[in-house]
Amino acid sequence: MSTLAPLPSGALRIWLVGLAVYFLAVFHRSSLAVAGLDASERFGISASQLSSFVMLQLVVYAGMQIPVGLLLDRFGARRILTIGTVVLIASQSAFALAETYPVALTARVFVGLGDAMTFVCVLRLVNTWFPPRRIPLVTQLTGVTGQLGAIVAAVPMTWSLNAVGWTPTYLAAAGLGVVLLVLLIVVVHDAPDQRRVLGPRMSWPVVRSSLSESWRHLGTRLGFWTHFTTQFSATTLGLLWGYPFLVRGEGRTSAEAGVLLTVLVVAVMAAGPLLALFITRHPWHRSDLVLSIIAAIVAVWTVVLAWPGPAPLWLLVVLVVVVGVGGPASMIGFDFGRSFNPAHRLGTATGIINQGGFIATLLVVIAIGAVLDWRTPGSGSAYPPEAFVWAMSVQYVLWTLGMLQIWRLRRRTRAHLLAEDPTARERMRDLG
Ligand SMILES: N[C@@H](Cc1c[nH]cn1)C(=O)NCC(=O)O
Repeated sequence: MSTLAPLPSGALRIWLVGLAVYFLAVFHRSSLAVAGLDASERFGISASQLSSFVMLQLVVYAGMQIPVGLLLDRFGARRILTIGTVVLIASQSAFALAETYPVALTARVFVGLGDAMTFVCVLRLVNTWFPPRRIPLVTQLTGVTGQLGAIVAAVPMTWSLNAVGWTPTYLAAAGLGVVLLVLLIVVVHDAPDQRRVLGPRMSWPVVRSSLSESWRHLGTRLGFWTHFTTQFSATTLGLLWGYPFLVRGEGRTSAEAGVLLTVLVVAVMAAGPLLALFITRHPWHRSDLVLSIIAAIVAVWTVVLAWPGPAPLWLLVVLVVVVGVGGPASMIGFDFGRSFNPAHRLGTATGIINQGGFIATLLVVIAIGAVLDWRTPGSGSAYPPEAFVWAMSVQYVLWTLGMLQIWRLRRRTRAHLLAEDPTARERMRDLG
């Protein structure tokens, strides 16, 4: 059995600062979830204008992943994380002071931009500062802590909005970033022996070759499709459609829907470390685990959607737990990227992979809305339960596409590894 390599001095400190910045980014990302009514009143906007805040933020986040990955490979995590934090502070302050819908919408675009710069940088710090055997666990703990940012946003934001109102609440949230910015500048170094690590200068040929080389790696594509297929069901429920589906589609009370969505988050957090343990011990079987988790998600959704009438509570609990496991399963995508890409291109690869789940979520969120409108008589939002069966079924299209791609790419990856080294399977097990 191999022993764990010691951590370079400062690794834990640097990770904790990066983690705090990512936590804050998710806090900002989710801070509107409990402020919907206040936002509607302040800007005089409708429900669909309100949801465009979420959509736009997602579009910017997903769209920025590749540019941010390229910038990360060029300028290093320390610089990009610092710029991301400054953008978050400035945009949340602008959001705090905004009095019209267009100004608020522009501010949220920049919140999405700052947010897009944090996660991939923290993963780069993890990959640089931690020995390979610890990376899966630290990566999962990073993802799980981010999810905590979403929950933690709810209580203080609700209290503060009621107690002191919109502008002081959002200004205080922006102020938290200033403390982290100072810590970031003082503590974070790109690598154990270097404060800053710079990659090759950016030019079109360099960018083109970095992107095409990254995409050519089977591990990047396997990572992209893993991220794409595993996380969208949980994110779609958590972000927008979980509550209406459980209340209108399954006839649950608001309180029951709230508890079920909390169980989903608990499942996300509990599963992360367990999945990390498995993939550290059995790296060859990472794709088996991914495919099994997707198959379980598809199976439980099928039982729920086929159930005559509303599904019983126990079945909905099983649904949110299994769907929740898909969140941390998406992090295995980054592990594929790390295993098969050289360090100097890891930022680009991570950016490509991280787009997957967010593109899938956007497609599903939009498609569910469209199908609900199509299957609902009249023009209101009194969606009947049958409309939800149709709407939630759009997920099968993405699951099928994703599973086929993962199946195909993992066969090619395994064949490639075994052709390079017939003992690859045993060697990986020993590394684990
Ligand atoms: N897959 C998510 C994170 C996650 C971890 N556990 C459950 N979800 C992800 O890709 N996050 C990126 C981000 O910026 O939050």
